[in-house]
Amino acid sequence: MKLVTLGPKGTFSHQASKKAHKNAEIVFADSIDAVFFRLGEKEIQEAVVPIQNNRSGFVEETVVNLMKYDFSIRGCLTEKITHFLAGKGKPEEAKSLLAHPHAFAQCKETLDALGVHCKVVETLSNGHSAMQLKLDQKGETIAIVSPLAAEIYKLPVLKEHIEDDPENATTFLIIGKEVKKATGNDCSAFLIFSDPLKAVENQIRALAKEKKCEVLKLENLLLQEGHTPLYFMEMTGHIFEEKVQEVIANLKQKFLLKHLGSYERPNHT
Ligand SMILES: O=C(O)C(=O)C[C@]1(C(=O)O)C=C[C@@H](O)C=C1
Repeated sequence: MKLVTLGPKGTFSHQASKKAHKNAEIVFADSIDAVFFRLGEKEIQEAVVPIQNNRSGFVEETVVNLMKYDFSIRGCLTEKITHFLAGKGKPEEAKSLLAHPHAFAQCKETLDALGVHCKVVETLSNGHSAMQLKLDQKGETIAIVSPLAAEIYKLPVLKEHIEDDPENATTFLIIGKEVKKATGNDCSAFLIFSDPLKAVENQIRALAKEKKCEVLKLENLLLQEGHTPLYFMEMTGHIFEEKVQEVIANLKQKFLLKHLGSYERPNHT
């Protein structure tokens, strides 16, 4: 089986992919957009993408692509995320910092305390940050990298565990082309297009409860300008179950929604 994820080698997505499918052949794409695009290829069966970090929030690129494509979420896994600061010399004397925007948001306070106030150069992934640091000849650049990337690219580590929150964790989605079979302990995910309003949330919860479904997650997403405001919802039950179909029918009378997949309920919910 062939799986596509965010590359190059050494990203957290790479790490999560190895956990998701021990024996899969992993291929790498340069961006999350490219991961979704490549999942359209016949010989690739699944993709692994980050969806949400407990500190830096939803990964917008993933949500926008879930909206755009008709793929199906087949599972999810949550990984503890720890970041390393790599490079040569003193962190406070560096001229630039290579960082993925989510990684930067997760380490901001620690970097501040370390005296790192230089220019931030945004990269497409932690793997890209590691690779670009490897090419730096002058030794004036530092980078936030994953422990796996530090090992693969043999980078000098200036400081380990620079994430602000020791409980830092990211949830990754396993995405495929067809709806997964029911296991008997499933949940279903949806995007519900609506303004973020308490009344809307109460309405969604009430419609689910009416059919004995439990809302596991209901979070509004503030995407960049130009996008309709929306909710990410996770609810107990599989799309093939009648009660779920009934909730969907009732929700559809009030909202525009998109079913994203039905999969085994994660342990933490
Ligand atoms: O850059 C990586 O290593 C990724 O897999 C991406 C990503 C993300 O987009 O959230 C994954 C986990 C961490 O939260 C930081 C970065």
